[in-house]
Amino acid sequence: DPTVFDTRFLRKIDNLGEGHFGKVELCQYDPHGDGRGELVAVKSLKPNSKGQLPCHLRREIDTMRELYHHNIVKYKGVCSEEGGRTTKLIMEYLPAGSLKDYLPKRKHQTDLKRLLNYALQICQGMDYLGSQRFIHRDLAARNVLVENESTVKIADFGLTKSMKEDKSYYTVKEDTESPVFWYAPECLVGSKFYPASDVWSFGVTLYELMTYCESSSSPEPLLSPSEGKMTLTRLVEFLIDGKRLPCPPRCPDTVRELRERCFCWLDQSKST
Ligand SMILES: Nc1n[nH]c2ccc(-c3ccc(NS(=O)(=O)c4cccc(Cl)c4)cc3)cc12
Repeated sequence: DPTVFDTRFLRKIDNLGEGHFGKVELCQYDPHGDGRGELVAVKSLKPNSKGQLPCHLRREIDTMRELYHHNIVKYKGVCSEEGGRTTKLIMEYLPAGSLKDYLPKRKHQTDLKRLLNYALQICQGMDYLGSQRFIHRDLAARNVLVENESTVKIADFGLTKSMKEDKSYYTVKEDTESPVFWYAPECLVGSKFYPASDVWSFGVTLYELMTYCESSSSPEPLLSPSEGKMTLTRLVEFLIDGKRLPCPPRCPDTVRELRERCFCWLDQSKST
């Protein structure tokens, strides 16, 4: 079975990223031991991840193995250790990394047309995800990978949820590691996630694209009030008052209008 990877032949090469409970590593899978094995990205739980149960990674694996789209990072398989107690998710490796790694370094070679092409591909990947009744819940530039100058792929399905047949939303019980600055008000207030909640996160990701993911323009500091730390309460008040991320400099009107439509907070309580 080509989707079963033997831990004996996985060799760690570098770190690719980490969350509160998990990490993503660049590894070489070299079953022939000739140093010519393929490079893969491996997601696993951190040893101290008491809060994030293996079932969360299991759910992510079950989600990824159902997804097949040009703009979604490919699932390759799993690697189990210790009699199945620890499982690792094996994915295709994209050397250019995420938009957050790539754009700041390629600002002068990336014109508006290419940024909007990336935005279009994110939409195509998210439209497919929605057609499979999934809500991503962590769409952000750090979770969009660059395959080449004309192709990007959505990654990291660790917070992705599947809507039940008879439901148009998902109510989250545990709100571990929530990326609150990418969340719509209904997610922050009622822990309810709709497909429209991913549209809001796309609006924030579009903002990141238009600012070339420069850390000086990152959504976190900008949404924080000048006085003191932004608390969840202050963020909710800020958004419910109709305040939004500032429009990026030199943002075309068409993108500005698209942004506003993404941040149009449909009061979901009226529509359910
Ligand atoms: N360069 C790559 N090729 N294939 C990949 C698969 C996933 C990733 C990846 C995807 C997402 C992140 N984002 S992240 O913020 O580092 C992250 C958030 C939550 C949980 C984890 Cl373990 C990591 C970091 C790395 C990178 C590559």
